[in-house]
Amino acid sequence: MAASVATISPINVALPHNHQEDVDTTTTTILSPDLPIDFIQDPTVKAPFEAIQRLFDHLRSHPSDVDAINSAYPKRGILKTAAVLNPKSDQKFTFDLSPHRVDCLPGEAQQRLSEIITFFEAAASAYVEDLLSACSNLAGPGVDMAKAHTNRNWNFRLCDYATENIANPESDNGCGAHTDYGTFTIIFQDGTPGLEIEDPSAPTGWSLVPGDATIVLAGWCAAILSGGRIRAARHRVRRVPGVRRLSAVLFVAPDLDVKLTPLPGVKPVRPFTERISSGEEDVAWFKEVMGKRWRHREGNEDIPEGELTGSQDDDINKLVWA
Ligand SMILES: O=C(O)CCC(=O)C(=O)O
Ligand SMILES: [Fe+2]
Repeated sequence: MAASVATISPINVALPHNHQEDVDTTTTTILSPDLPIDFIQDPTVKAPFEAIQRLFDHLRSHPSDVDAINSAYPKRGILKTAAVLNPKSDQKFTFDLSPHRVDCLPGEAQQRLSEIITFFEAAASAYVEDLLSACSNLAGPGVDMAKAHTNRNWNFRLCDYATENIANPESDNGCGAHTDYGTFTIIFQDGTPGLEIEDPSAPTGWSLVPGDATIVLAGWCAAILSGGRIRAARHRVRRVPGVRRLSAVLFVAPDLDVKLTPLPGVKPVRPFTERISSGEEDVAWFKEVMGKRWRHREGNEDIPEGELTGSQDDDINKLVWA
């Protein structure tokens, strides 16, 4: 089968709300206010949603298998189920893997997950290099994003916006508004809409992505490494009570020891705080700062009242932009 080519338009919002009926749902978009990019989508890379649904259903009824999988990564676990008890957190379950965590899993679990792991590896092989080179072009002449991405600092996430076994089944909060920490995120959806991208020109401020589109969103590290030339995309997922939605998400981030400052050759278009422009912090530090807030929103970590000053994005905006 021939790969379909989607031209990416140089817009801040992936899918304008008033043009949704015209949108080719095979289009994959990276958000940037600057240069357009062409992105070749590989039609053979399809998220195995039947296997993903079977996995979540199996884990729901086999707590001992959950324990076995979570004990392979005891630091934070792999299946996150805060939504069972917490009505205020995101009402979803997530299953978080990475190349490292896959290696830690017992053989039986690796076997059970093989179709899913194969899919993520195929998606990474098909897309990561090309998207990094698109990001390099967006960041300016002579800039090499690939040099900052040599260690497969990737995360493989499955989301189940389930209808059962959650504390607040009537909630529309699937995933609160946030911006991903890394360079870019590729989101594969099971056909069910719910993902929205911030769009100041839309009446609600949010633009709904068609449920069968595969989409690429830039994260904070892309914004910083590109000197603000790539705009990170704030997004959220709204649940429809009674409707289940599944997604598979590939997060690509720079190597943990990369300095969190514009890459060599980048001419920033926006001033950064001293902390960022001096290059004193690295990606590992940022992942820790972001991760704490992220886990709080998802209900997996408490933050003492006094430490909560604003939303996840407000805090990071203050940290990054002068
Ligand atoms: O489920 C989705 O479509 C998006 C999930 C997401 O944004 C995230 O986990 O960071
Ligand atoms: Fe996200």
